[in-house]
Amino acid sequence: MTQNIMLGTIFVMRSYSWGENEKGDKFSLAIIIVLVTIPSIYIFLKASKRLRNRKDNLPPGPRGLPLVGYLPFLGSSVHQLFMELVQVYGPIYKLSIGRKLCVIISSPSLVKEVVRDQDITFANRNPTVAAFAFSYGGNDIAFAPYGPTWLMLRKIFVREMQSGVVLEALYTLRKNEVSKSVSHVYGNIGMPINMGELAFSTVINMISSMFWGGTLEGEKGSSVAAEFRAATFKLTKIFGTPNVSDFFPMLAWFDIQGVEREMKKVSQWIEQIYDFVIRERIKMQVKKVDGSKKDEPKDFLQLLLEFKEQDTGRSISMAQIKALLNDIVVGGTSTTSTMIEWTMAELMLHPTVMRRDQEELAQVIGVDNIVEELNIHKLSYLHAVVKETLRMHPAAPLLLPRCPTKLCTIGGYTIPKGTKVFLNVWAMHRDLLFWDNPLEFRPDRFLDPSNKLDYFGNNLHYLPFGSGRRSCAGLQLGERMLMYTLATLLHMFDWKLPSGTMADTSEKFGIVLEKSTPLIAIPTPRLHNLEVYTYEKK
Ligand code: HEM
Repeated sequence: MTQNIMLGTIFVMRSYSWGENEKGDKFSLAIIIVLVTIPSIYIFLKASKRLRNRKDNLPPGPRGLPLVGYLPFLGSSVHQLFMELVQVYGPIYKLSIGRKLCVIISSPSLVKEVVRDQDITFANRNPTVAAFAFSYGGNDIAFAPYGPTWLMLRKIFVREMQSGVVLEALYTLRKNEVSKSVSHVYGNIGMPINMGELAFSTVINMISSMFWGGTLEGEKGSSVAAEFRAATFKLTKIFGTPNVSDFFPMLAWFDIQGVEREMKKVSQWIEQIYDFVIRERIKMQVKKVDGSKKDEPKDFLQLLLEFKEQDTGRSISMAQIKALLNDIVVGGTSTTSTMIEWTMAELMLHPTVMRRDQEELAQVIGVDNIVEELNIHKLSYLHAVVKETLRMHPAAPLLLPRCPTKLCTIGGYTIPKGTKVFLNVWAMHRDLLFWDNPLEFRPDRFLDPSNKLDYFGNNLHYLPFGSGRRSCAGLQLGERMLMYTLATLLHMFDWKLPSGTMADTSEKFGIVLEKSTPLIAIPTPRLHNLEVYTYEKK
């Protein structure tokens, strides 16, 4: 390298002297200087970077192109590519995406170093531009930096909003929304139904109903719910759009794709809905003081507003309330609804598994009863089916990236501060070391009593909800909504594919791993008592 620079310098000096002798040739001299100096500087920087890498002992990894790194080679199935690279570089490797250094970890023992041994160092995120905008600048749980404020918000979210008592109290609201979906399906008997759309609207309706309960009723309630559904659909789409500003932070200011602008616009739209509902809620509370409204369970909005007024060191701001509501919308809607669609797709492909599920439902629930959430825990086969679906199609195949707050070491390699660290759950869920025939859909593997795999992230080769301090904060609610909706759809209807079509399981990579083609299925009623198909407000 030094040799290169010296040669370059001599060449430049010689060219300069020619320039002195040949009058008026300053222009070509400048060109020669540029031609020699730029490659020399480039070679020097490259070589010193390689030297630094060797000294810093960064993990191995594929070389990318100057400036853009590995970005042009990512393709559309990033999770599959990341698994293929494990075969070449091993369970920990690095690559640059644009200007971002990323490290991909694909073995439970290395994951342990991240989520257990150095959990606090890795308990930070590196929010994307869109995430920063919708979370009111990281005022939420998913993107707030690790610290006392994040801890307080997470405790409120997990312990106060998703305690067994609160979720029980809000069950009627979830039940009403699932019954409305059943009624809708019943109204379309024999017709093709887009299962992803059905799942999305059921879940977002459950969520908005738990947000503000009976604050808005009748026509006003339905029109605000429809607007909220449209706005959250847009929010989740923008959130999942790959954004050049995230890979080239120096370009963020230009917002080339307009993602930040769009996200701010839709966040304002949602904020207006929140403000409207909060005003209605305050009016309602005034009425309640007059004794004119009966007592209702506290919905999420009420619980959060009470924390706002608290004087106990747990007081939260209005921005934090709205950011938490956004977390539920973004974190809870497409994850849960996509998992409903994936499970139904696997069941359509495996009719014997679907039959066994329905037999279990008939036995546990009864052929003329509707599913109640409190009976869900008795459905051990359906639990196994959902666990297997989450193994094969984890909603977040690389979890949400972590970001170390200081230079640290994983597997003996140096991980610089600020690196984006991906935990490659998709690859671990297919690792032959831990799973027999990992590419086969076999729910029975989760029935084996010796196989105590749960959702809490204790078994580091099975992490559909993540692990450690930053594991899914909505697990309690997510699991309830997923199981209850699925159990109801399977118990109340038989499903078949439109003739001439086949269910497939090709995946579309994104912030949530979706099906690449929508699942379309045709329902017929299963229960004898047809009255249970008509929605009645509970
Ligand atoms: C089947 C449904 C769901 C799945 C599969 C799922 C999965 C995940 C995963 C994999 C993570 C990242 C964990 C990590 O980095 O270790 C996560 C984070 C998160 N999830 Fe979920 N989730 C689901 C439902 C929900 C629901 C219903 C909510 C809200 C009520 C929610 C709220 C969150 C939040 C706030 C975080 C960020 C936690 C933090 O950074 O501290 N999720 N989820």
